[in-house]
Amino acid sequence: MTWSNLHAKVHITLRKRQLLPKKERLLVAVSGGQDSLCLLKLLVDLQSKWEWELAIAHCDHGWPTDAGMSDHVQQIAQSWGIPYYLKTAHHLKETEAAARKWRYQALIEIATEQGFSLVVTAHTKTDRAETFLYNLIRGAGTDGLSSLTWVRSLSENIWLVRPLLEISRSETYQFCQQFNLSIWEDILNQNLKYARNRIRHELLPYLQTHFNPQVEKALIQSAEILRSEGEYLEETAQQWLEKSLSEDKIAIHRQILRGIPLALQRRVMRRFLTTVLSKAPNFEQIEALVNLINAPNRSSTFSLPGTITIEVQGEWIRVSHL
Ligand SMILES: Nc1ncnc2c1ncn2[C@@H]1O[C@H](COP(=O)(O)OP(=O)(O)OP(=O)(O)O)[C@@H](O)[C@H]1O
Repeated sequence: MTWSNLHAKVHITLRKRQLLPKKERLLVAVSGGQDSLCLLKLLVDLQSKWEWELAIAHCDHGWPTDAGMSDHVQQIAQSWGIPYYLKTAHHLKETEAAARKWRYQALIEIATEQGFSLVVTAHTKTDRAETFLYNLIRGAGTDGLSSLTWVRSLSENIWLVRPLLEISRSETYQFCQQFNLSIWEDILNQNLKYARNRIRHELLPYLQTHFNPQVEKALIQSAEILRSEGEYLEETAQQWLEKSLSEDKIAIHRQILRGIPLALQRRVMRRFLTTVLSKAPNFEQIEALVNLINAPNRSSTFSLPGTITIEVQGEWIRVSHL
């Protein structure tokens, strides 16, 4: 086997960050594009050192534009002797958001059915910069901007691991050329109807040319700073939430939160609302709750989806279900 710089780089990252433990069973998410083929080849080549058991998961959106893609990945799996698991969508809406949501669900299903606790994707450093811009435009806070971390949970006992976050897309392309990997050219990646593609093909090159040739590096640096600050704020917010929460966990004490900075008030309220709504609240809902911290007694009430009402009762902000 030829050992390249990328093999060494990824091997060191895996060792330093302990991302994929020895002898683990890994479900590799392979779309057939340059990034995931590069990831697959790297893991196959490093397998003897780490003694992993590898399998491939592929998600077929069932769109006409995807025709042939799953067969291509299956052929690679066959010729490399790797187990292959496929999920195919039926009547999936042709939008980025629908595809993304369905894909993660499909990956969780394959992992659950086949007993994998680690799913590995080929997100790169370039994806990280693109995600930063994408989320910035959509009004994300610190957490959204610092997303695409090395590991995140997909479900209670399934983890998503991204070992290529220090590798750029041009490096994965060169690697595929060097090892003659047959990349599936996804025509959807060229379609400028999708915001992600406009960021990749238009916005980032524009920023590189007109603002900062190192813009990718700069965005990743910001994401990294925000990630560590976000972690600190989240931990602190959790402590304030625990201090201010009633025993039955449906009310929060206003006085305790009055003296803390707005950044923390927002995070405490976001955490509180997440448990009440069983999903992430939006910015307006969080702000409405923050405003109740200083509202006069009994002056304020507001309703949330699912017949939930939140009102001020003396020093408490209380949730009630109608
Ligand atoms: N059709 C697919 N089948 C299996 N795995 C896929 C498929 N599409 C993407 N992946 C995996 O997900 C990784 C990220 O791909 P992509 O950036 O297109 O997905 P995304 O879901 O939009 O990512 P993000 O989580 O950043 O929004 C790929 O490198 C690959 O590992």
